[in-house]
Amino acid sequence: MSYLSYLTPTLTSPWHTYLSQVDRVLPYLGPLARWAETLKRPKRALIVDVPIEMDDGSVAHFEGYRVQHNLSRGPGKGGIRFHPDVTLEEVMALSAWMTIKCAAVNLPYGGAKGGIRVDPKKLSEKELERMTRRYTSEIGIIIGPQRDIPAPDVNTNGQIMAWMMDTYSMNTGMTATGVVTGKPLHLGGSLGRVKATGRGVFVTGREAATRIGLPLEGARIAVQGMGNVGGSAAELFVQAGARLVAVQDHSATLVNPGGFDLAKANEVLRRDGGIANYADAERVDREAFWDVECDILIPAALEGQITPERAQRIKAKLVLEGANGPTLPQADDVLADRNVLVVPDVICNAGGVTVSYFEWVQDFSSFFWSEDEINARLDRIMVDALRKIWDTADHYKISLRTATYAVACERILMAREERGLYP
Ligand SMILES: NC(=O)C1=CN([C@@H]2O[C@H](COP(=O)(O)OP(=O)(O)OC[C@H]3O[C@@H](n4cnc5c(N)ncnc54)[C@H](O)[C@@H]3O)[C@@H](O)[C@H]2O)C=CC1
Ligand SMILES: O=C(O)CCC(=O)C(=O)O
Repeated sequence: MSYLSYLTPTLTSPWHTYLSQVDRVLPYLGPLARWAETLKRPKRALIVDVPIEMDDGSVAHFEGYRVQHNLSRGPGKGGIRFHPDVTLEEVMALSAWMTIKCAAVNLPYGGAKGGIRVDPKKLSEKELERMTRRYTSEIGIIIGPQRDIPAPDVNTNGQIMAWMMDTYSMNTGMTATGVVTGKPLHLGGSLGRVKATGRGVFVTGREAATRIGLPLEGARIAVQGMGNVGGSAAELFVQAGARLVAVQDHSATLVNPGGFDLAKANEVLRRDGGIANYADAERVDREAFWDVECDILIPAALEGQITPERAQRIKAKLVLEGANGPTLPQADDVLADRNVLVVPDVICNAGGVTVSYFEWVQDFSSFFWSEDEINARLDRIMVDALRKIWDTADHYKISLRTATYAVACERILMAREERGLYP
């Protein structure tokens, strides 16, 4: 495996995980495999310095990134993450997974991602706004409604998107609602976007469960990360009759085989920003999360969580990757050997970007759809995409992950070939 000179990825790093996933699909790409190198390097990576005045008058510098991995099929698309562990290498992997994901659901986008290395919980609201605005100005040279469209990811939300949209609009002298998605409703946001990623996890999970004969009624689910993605997915599974038996977030790991009361859990999450003070569950050691008796496991937090060792202990029959890159390649093999079905991130969590696409289309047409219409379209796109991926997996006898890459990479590399090598 060849690495770019500016990176030194380890075997467990997200970029290494992504490269391994690409290598696994190459035998199924036929002559298109000759373009594979284009998938193994980002088209463009911008590192920006984000200096801001703190509330006490001092100046702090933060490191920000925007990476456009591939633009063969359309403008870049992908979220913005604010987290103390963000690195260029992580953002590269996240942007590459966006390329695969957008193509897997056939959206007319390439892949991009951005982030700032910061703990936003340590900033005041005003500091957060100043940082977001300065970052937007710095990456403003490569983003735009037809160039690259950011959206929320870990620790970013509608308010951050509103500041980004406003800053970009001020800098360009026009109201550019289409420059970001995941905006508040009265700024050109879309109904259904907040819960769309979790809804996509639910829809793909429902389809996969049906295929393996696992009834959702009474199914025990364990969720890591009760934020935008994990929280919405848990809600839909509970509505479908499943029982939430374990939750892990940054603050605690809680288990209740009888099932969590979701309304009470959400109240604690809203109040504290973490699950730790939810009373009606046993607090266990963080590592014990991977031993919990459950039928469906939903990692919906960060990358690299399912290691080969943890994969040996997982009790679930079905793993739904709400997070990006939660499973290491060797852990994929362990799960496959143990007959645990994994619905991979690049299709499982594609509901968010799909409704982002709806938002972008609605912004351009200035005509907004009903929530029922959005949810129905989302359901259809996810079901159709998963069906094609499943057929591909059956045809080649490969995992759903490699099958998703096969479907997506064919589309990406066909576009690459048709556009030609020279601009
Ligand atoms: N927001 C979106 O639309 C999409 C998000 N994703 C992915 O889903 C994952 C979660 O994103 P969001 O829900 O948006 O973020 P969020 O910021 O809303 O929630 C993150 C959750 O992860 C938990 N968490 C953080 N560190 C943890 C740790 N060390 N152990 C256990 N839990 C931890 C937090 O407590 C929180 O509950 C990320 O991998 C993200 O890239 C994927 C597709 C779209
Ligand atoms: O909604 C979007 O545009 C991107 C969401 C995202 O960052 C992701 O799917 O990982």
